[in-house]
Amino acid sequence: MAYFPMYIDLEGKKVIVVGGGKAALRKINSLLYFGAKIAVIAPKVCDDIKAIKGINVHESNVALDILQNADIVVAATRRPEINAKIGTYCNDRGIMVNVADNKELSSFLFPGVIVRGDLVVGVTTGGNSQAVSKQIRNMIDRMLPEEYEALTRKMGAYTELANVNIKSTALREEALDELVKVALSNKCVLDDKKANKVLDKYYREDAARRNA
Ligand SMILES: C[C@@]1(CC(=O)O)C2=NC(=C\c3[nH]c(c(CCC(=O)O)c3CC(=O)O)Cc3[nH]c(c(CC(=O)O)c3CCC(=O)O)/C=C3\N/C(=C\2)[C@@H](CCC(=O)O)[C@]3(C)CC(=O)O)/[C@H]1CCC(=O)O
Ligand SMILES: NC(=O)c1ccc[n+]([C@@H]2O[C@H](COP(=O)([O-])OP(=O)(O)OC[C@H]3O[C@@H](n4cnc5c(N)ncnc54)[C@H](O)[C@@H]3O)[C@@H](O)[C@H]2O)c1
Repeated sequence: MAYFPMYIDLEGKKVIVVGGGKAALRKINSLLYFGAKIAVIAPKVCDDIKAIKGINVHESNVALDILQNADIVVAATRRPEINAKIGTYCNDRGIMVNVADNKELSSFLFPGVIVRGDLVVGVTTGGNSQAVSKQIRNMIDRMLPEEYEALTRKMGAYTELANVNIKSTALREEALDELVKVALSNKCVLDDKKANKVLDKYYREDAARRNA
């Protein structure tokens, strides 16, 4: 069965990463970007991880019990049997866990990610091929100019305005779709004057329908 893409607020969530090598490094960077609080535990943690600011590094073996304190656990040691133990421990206790070398024991996978501010696209092949994920990520990355960040933010504000001022759901949807079209016809930049003109048109139409 294909995997469901669920977007999670990681701000302040406690993540324990067991393992301190290449795989751990990539996952740490990914999680850190989205605001997680990270502790890394491994007998030997690589210098690239030690150089990351704002994470806790413990160079020791892991005691499974400590994982109870985590919201999310990543098992990325070189030892498959230890990764599996961590996976099983977490699954038995309902703790979200990614096991770098064991999809079956993972309750979530890491997607390829394209970020434009709050606009986030995640790509997964359900563990079939990270090489395919990487290709698709690169394709989408080229397709999305950085202007989408500002457009997303602006559309957030215009959506709030429309929610207050346009009572008809159908009209509101039409208005917001039109705003996006206006932006796309202008290299993804939404001109506020044009946007307000469009919204005014829909405010009037909405009022007219209510008074009819
Ligand atoms: C998307 C991305 C996110 C991320 O992790 O950053 C990602 N791997 C990335 C990069 C990457 N991965 C690997 C290298 C080689 C260099 C290296 O070893 O470091 C590189 C670097 C590169 O290619 O540039 C090796 C590798 N990866 C996995 C295995 C095991 C296996 O295949 O069985 C092995 C072989 C290990 C071995 O040989 O022993 C497994 C997984 N990798 C996943 C995601 C999940 C499935 C995603 C899906 O199904 O689509 C899954 C199942 C695990 C998970 O969820 O953790 C990121 C995409 C790149 C991008 O977007 O730029
Ligand atoms: N999912 C992915 O994206 C991905 C990518 C590469 C590798 N992998 C898998 O991840 C695992 C790690 O790969 P890597 O390239 O990071 O290896 P690595 O050799 O760079 O790092 C291994 C880490 O495991 C730690 N370790 C070893 N014994 C440990 C123990 N008893 N307890 C805690 N930590 C211990 C080491 O200290 C080291 O920090 C492998 O199983 C590999 O197949 C997954």
